[in-house]
Amino acid sequence: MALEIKNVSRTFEGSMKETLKDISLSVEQGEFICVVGPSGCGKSTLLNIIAGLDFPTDGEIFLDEKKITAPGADRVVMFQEHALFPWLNVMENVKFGMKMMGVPKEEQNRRAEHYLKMVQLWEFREYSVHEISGGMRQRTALARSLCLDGPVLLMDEPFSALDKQTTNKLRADLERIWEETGKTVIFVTHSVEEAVFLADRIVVLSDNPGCIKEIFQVGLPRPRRNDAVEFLEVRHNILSCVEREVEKFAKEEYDHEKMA
Ligand SMILES: Nc1ncnc2c1ncn2[C@@H]1O[C@H](COP(=O)(O)OP(=O)(O)OP(=O)(O)O)[C@@H](O)[C@H]1O
Repeated sequence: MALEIKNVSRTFEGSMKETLKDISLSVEQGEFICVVGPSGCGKSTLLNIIAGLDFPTDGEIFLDEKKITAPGADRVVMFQEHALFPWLNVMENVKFGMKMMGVPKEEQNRRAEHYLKMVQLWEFREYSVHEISGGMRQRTALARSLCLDGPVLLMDEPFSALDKQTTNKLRADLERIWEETGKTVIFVTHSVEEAVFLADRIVVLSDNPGCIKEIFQVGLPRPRRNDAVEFLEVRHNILSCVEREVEKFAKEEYDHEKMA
C-alpha cells in the first residue's frame, strides 16, 4: 500500500512550539523507510499519526488514497516494548491479536505456524514468555504483528532494548521477512547504522520544529555489510547530517540558557 503524507504538522496542547511542521512524504508500496533524527524531534509522533493513534493539527495522510482518521487493520504497529502477556505461551501470544480481530480458528493456526516458522520460533511455541530470551520475545512480537497481515508495518525502535548481537540477527531477519512479504515498512530508529542496513530511503528529521531535513536514497545492494566501504560512506554522510542537527539544538539550548 502506498502512503501519502501531506503537509502534516502537530502542536500539542499547552506547548509553545510545533512538534512536527509541514511534513510531506510519498512512500511507495513495498518501500522500507527509516526515520532518524535527534531525540525528541518527533519521530514517534509521526509514526503515531500514521498509525491513527494521534492526529495532525494540520495536514492529512492517505493510504492508497483513503484518508487515515483512526487505527486500522491495514497498519500494524510494533513498539520497543514487546508487550507480551506473561501468562500466555509463545503460540497463544502470537494468536492473541488475531483472536481479538475475529480471525477464524483454523486461519489463526495457519498464520501462527507460518510466521512462527518465519521468525524461527516454531520449536519454542509451547514455551512461556519467561523461558525465552529478550531477542526471542521480540521475535514473538514480530510474528504476532505479521499475523495481523496488515500491508503496512510501523515499527518504533523495535530492537533498541536488545544487545548488539541479537539486534544484528533481528535486523537480518527483518530484512528477509520484508523481502518475503513485500510489506511497506516505516521504521523509527536512533541508530543510523541500523537505518543504512535496512532502508531504501532514510528520512532525517530536524529538531525544533520537526521538519524533514533531508532524504537519503541508500541504493546499496542487499544484503548489506556494515564493514563495507560504501556502507561506511553512506553512514558517515547521514551521521554528519544528524549530528549537525544535534549540535544546532545544543547551541540553541545554550543560547537560550545564556539569555535566561
Ligand atoms: N502526548 C503528548 N503530549 C504533549 N507532548 C508530547 C506528547 N507526545 C510527544 N510530545 C512531545 O513531542 C516531542 C516529540 O516527541 P517524540 O516522542 O515524538 O520524539 P522522538 O523523536 O520519538 O524522541 P525519542 O527519539 O527520544 O524517542 C517531545 O518534546 C515530546 O515531549
